[in-house]
Parts: sequence; structure tokens; C-alpha cells
Amino acid sequence: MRKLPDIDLESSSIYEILSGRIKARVLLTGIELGVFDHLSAPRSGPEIAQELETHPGSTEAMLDSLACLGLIEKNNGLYRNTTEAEISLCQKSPAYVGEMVGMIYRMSSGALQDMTTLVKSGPPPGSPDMGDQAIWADYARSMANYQLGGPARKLAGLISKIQGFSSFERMLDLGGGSGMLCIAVLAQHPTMRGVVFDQPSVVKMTESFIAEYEMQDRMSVMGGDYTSDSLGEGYDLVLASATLNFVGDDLGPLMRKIHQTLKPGGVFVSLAEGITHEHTRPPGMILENLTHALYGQVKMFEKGEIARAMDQAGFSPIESRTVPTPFCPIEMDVGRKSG
Ligand SMILES: C[S@@+](CC[C@H](N)C(=O)[O-])C[C@H]1O[C@@H](n2cnc3c(N)ncnc32)[C@H](O)[C@@H]1O
Repeated sequence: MRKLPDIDLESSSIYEILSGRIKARVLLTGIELGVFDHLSAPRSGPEIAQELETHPGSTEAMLDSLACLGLIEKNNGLYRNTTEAEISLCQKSPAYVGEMVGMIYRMSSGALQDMTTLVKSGPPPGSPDMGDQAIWADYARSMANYQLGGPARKLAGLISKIQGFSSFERMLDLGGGSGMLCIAVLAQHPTMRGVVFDQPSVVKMTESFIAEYEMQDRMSVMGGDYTSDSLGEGYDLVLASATLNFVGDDLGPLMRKIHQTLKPGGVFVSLAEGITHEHTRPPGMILENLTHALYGQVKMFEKGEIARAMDQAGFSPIESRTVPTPFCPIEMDVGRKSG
């Protein structure tokens, strides 16, 4: 008899990794069926299947998997949302992220399908552009709910502690999307006014959030391309959250432009990922970005990269800190224009 190979592998990450595609898909199916909207109170599998008009056996299998993922609980045969699902996955919640999760899933589906080809051949020809403006508006709208789940208030709280904040009069939220972060920052101040700058189709949607939060007298919008259009001037605070990635490798011109728009003593706050460990952490950011990277889109920043660009544009001092968020830790870089 031929000797068996002398290998004794007691554990492996491979099978856990392999279940990743099922985890994401069952979450999306739960969202698509609106299952979490039916689980604020305990319900049995057959009750849920009846309410959703779905197959009883298949419904129970899906519910068991959602419970296995920790999104719902199962006790004595009855299913119920966890606090996280109640906040993030019920459509009635202001922090409902189902729409955003669906968009992120669909945006990556092409790369998931063709990943081996994309790795072999590189990004398809044609330079990446900003694409369909309507998608940006939808994405920015869906991100507002994510911000409402905690990040906006937390980040605004940190910004409100910046030296001189109480005397600030005007702020600019660059690539501000829904403007939710701007609204949260202004909520920390009795009189400061804010301008949200984003693509023309996006700021139409921003206006609806401004109206919803009754901020018409303190907020306005500017539509355009912040790399080529004027940003206005005389700001005490410029904020750029999750947007500098679209500028590409050379941040220099935009940094200098931001520096110019600020009053002497004004402050620039950047909120962006900070990639570490030779471009392998944080995992959420590395994996989520892979699908974009394979199409040659969207730059990710190494930790310290934005602070260095701020320094080169003349900001001083610059203070950096890492802030935990539900998605992944982000870097908050704060640079001041000398007064
Ligand atoms: C990921 S979203 C971030 C939205 C918001 N700042 C937040 O943190 O929730 C990025 C935003 O930047 C905007 N953006 C990207 N490049 C831009 C450019 N060149 N000019 C204007 N807006 C831009 C996009 O339209 C989008 O709304």
C-alpha cells in the first residue's frame, strides 16, 4: 500500500472564506423580501412564510441562516430581530441601510463574475469616469441612512471640538452627497452656515435633505466638479468625507485649492480610509475596494498620505487620529491654514 501523506491540518480558513458569498447573498435576500420588517416581535417560520407569501421550508432555511449570522435570534422556534437588524435592516428605521447594501452588492457583481479574467487581463479598455450621475445621487441618498446610524453624530461631535469651532461662520462640505454630515456639524453650532458641493445631479437630492431637516436658512448647495470649478471662498471649515478617492493620485492641486478657499486660521478636515500593513488592512476596505480596483477605479489612501498632502499644501499644524465606524476605521486628518 502506498503511504498516506503525513499531513495533519486541524483548522483551515478556506471553508469559512468560501461561505462569504452565501452570507452576503442571504443578507440581500432577507432585505429583498423585507423579512426584517416582520421580525420586530417574535414570529414562527410558518407565520413569516404566510406574511411574505413564500415557501415555508425555504423560508425557515433562510431564517435559520440569518440567525446563524447573528442578524436575528431564534428562541423556542420563534425568530426575532437583533438590535442591529432592528436599527439597520427595518425600512421604518431612519438608519435603514438595505438600499445601500443592495447597491454595494450590485456594483460588485460584474467583478465577482469576471474576477479571474480581470486579474489576467487587467482593467477593460476605456478610462474610468464618474459614470451615471443618477447612480451617484441614489448612492449618496442611501449613504445618508448609514450616516444616521451613528457616524454623522460621532464625527460631527469630534469636529465640534476643533479649536475655534464656536467662532466659525461658514463651512464647505466637499463631495458632501446627501449633506447629512454637514447637517450634523451645523447641529453642533447655533449659527454657522454650510455649503454642500457635489455633482449637479447629486445636489438636487441634497436639497431634499436640507428641506427635510429644515435647514434652508443655513444651508445651500453648489453643483459642479470640484477639481475644475470654483469652490467659493471665505470658509472657516472645509470638510471632505469619503470623496478625495475620486481625485486620483495627485491630490496637490485640490489641496492647494482647498487651502485658498479657507480664511486665515481656517481648518480642513479630511475623513478617509487609512490603509496599513502593506496595503492589506483594514479588511473591510481592502476587500470592498477589490472590485473597483480591478476596473482601475478609485484610489485608496495609505495611512498618513492625506496628512502629507496637507503638509505640502501649507497646512500646519496637522493632527491625525483613527476613528472607529461601523464599516471600518477611518482616518480623520485636521489641518489648519496659518492665521
Ligand atoms: C462616497 S460619497 C460621500 C458622500 C458624503 N461625503 C459622505 O461621507 O456621506 C462621494 C461623493 O463625492 C462626490 N464627488 C466625487 N468626485 C466629485 C467631483 N469631482 N466633484 C464633485 N463631487 C464629487 C460624489 O458625487 C459623491 O456624492
